[in-house]
Amino acid sequence: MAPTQSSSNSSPPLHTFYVHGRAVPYRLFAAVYSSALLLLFYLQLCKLSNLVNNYNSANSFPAIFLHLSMIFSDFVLAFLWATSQAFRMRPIRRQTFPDNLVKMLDKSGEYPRLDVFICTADPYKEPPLSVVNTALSVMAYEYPMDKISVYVSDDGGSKLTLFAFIEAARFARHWLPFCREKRLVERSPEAYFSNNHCCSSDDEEMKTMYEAMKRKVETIMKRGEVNKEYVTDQHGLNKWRPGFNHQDHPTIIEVLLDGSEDRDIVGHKIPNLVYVSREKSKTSPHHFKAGALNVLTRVSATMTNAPVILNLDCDMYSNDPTTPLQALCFLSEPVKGLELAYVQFPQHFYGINENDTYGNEFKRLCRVNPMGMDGLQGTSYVGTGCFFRRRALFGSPSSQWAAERRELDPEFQIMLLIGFRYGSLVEDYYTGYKLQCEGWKSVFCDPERPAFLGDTPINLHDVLSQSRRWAIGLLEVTFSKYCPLTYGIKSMGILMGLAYTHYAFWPFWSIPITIHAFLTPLAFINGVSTFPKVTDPLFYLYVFLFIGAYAQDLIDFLLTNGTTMQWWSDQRMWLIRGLTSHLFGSIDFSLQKLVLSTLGFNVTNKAVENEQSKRYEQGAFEFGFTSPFFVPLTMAAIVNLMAFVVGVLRVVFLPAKVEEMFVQMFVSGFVMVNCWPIYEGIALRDDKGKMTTKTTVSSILLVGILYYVTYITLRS
Ligand SMILES: O=c1ccn([C@@H]2O[C@H](COP(=O)(O)OP(=O)(O)O[C@H]3O[C@H](CO)[C@@H](O)[C@H](O)[C@H]3O)[C@@H](O)[C@H]2O)c(=O)[nH]1
Ligand SMILES: [Mn+2]
Repeated sequence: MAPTQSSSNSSPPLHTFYVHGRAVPYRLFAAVYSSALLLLFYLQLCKLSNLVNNYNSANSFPAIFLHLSMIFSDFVLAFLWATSQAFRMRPIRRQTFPDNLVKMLDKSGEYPRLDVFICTADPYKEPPLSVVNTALSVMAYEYPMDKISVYVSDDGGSKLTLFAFIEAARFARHWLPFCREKRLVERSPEAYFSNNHCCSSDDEEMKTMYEAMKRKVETIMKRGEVNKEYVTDQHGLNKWRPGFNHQDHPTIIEVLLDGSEDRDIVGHKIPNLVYVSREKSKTSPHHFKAGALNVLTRVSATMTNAPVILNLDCDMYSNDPTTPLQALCFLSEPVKGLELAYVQFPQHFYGINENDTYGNEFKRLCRVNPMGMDGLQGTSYVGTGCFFRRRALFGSPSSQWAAERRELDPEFQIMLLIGFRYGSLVEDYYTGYKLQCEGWKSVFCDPERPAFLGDTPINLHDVLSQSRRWAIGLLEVTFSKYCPLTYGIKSMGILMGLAYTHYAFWPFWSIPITIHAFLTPLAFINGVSTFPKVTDPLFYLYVFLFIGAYAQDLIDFLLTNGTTMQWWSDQRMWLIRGLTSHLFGSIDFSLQKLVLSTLGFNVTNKAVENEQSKRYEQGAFEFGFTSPFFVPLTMAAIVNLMAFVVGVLRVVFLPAKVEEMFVQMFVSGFVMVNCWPIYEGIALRDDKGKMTTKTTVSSILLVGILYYVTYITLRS
């Protein structure tokens, strides 16, 4: 399709977009698939009424219950499929023209100020050296130095982090001119030096300097304490008095580089660098990352008050120095851009193994779906790599009052519930959602070269804990008065509402997945088959629905530079999450509601053990310690193996008809192929990452109990 120019006036365009060619076939397919779903429910209901009308000992209550479970599971799948269609109706792709922007800005001389917020929360899970690298990479942006300010929020309240930043401030005076003179593309020193750019003597010299800083920081990390001689009155290291801990301490704000006075080693201007550790007290909630971001919003308003804010997780370093210009192609658009709240760049991760064992790339979440939302009212906010218009944090696009005055008043922010929204552990999703409900638009900017690269957990337990936290956060929104299914559709229209609904109901995947991993195979073992026979018309419908959904998912994946093996891992992780994170997250959420407690934000671990990362490189699953997540996985592997074996035995030894067994044996076989790493982990591996005996034994016992329960209920 021909690109659509979005700037209508005569000045050269700053950006364009085109609608993906796949939109039309996707819409047609959606129509066919919906008809098939309607037919499915019609046939299912006929079957149900048949069962009820012929209620007798063979068609007793358990059979009806099983059939109802099947219908319910199909309903959840159909619902999630229907909501996901919002992403497929109008996917678009954008392009920016930063050169045109530079010409425009050079003429006017008005580069807007940029405040960068970087959040960190725990020096041991988030090594300060990596936070420092993130900060250095953005301080070195290809942008007027005096317009950039970097604010670091330390929720860990750690002297070690402040110390690392004091060192970073010193190093920045050398690093920034070095990047500029050499026109580097990689401006995180760690990334630059680990990619072996070492040939010239300048490189050598800079590397030595970087290594020295690194050693110094790592030494104090190992000691867990800053050496006495470093604790001078300068830079606030002496503010850590006895009794100071990360849950209870006064505010610390340290200006480590002051752009109005400080200069780099060649006398050039340098960005502001500010360390902030907000006040904490055990008695008042601090609202995790959203709280931290709101503190930075207020602190920066009093210091620099830039109209554009970039926020970054501590591990998301810049991989392209021209990123602010790309974002400004949208944000500085003279006429149309005003209701634009944010420009979201996708999350890209480094260090993912060849087949992406744990589906860490989140291709659907990070790349495919955002293109779809971008073609509607704009993509959701994902917490990092996002350029905000500051104004958007202070009310709807149509509200008139001057944000600059009143934003200084913290009470005012709380009163209007504005800024980064509280009340969900996925503050990013919730904030973007609320902004879009107010009428704000957003843009998804996905340049060829990833703008940011971040860290991702490479240990199965960490991966699942992270999505369990997301599941809880999403349910907090689903079961609030702002549920996207009602409030969202009302505020944004059907398609945007459905897109947000799809995420809100993400944990609901666990329902069909759990039913098919446990209930149907256990019923089958006990002689009750819930799936249609091969001769039943329902069978052909299931085949179409299954292949249709899987094939379209695969196509989306391949069209976004994925490989078939990566897609396979991704669908496996979808099953695994269904049985673990979503299930546990839903239980946690329900308990939280019942006992009125609140759940914490368990920060994702970014420090990795060597041996573990070797196993990850080789693509082996990490089961090596006792985690409750591994129990349902192992149980599903055992139950489906049992069902499959029982099916084979029946076909061989009993006059059982294959056509009656086929679907269940296929489903169990499919689960087993997905469970291969689990069988390996139980029986075939000998390294530290294998399944623990405790997990295996408790899973076997629990399967025994489950079998006994279903035996009693189904055979009676
Ligand atoms: O009390 C807290 C907890 C976390 N963080 C910071 O929040 C960021 C994200 O935390 P992380 O543990 O890395 O969570 P992830 O699940 O990996 O992060 C994803 O999910 C989060 C919640 O949806 C989003 O905020 C993130 O941007 C998104 O990358 C990190 O920089 C943390 O330092 C804080 O500042 N204060
Ligand atoms: Mn993270």
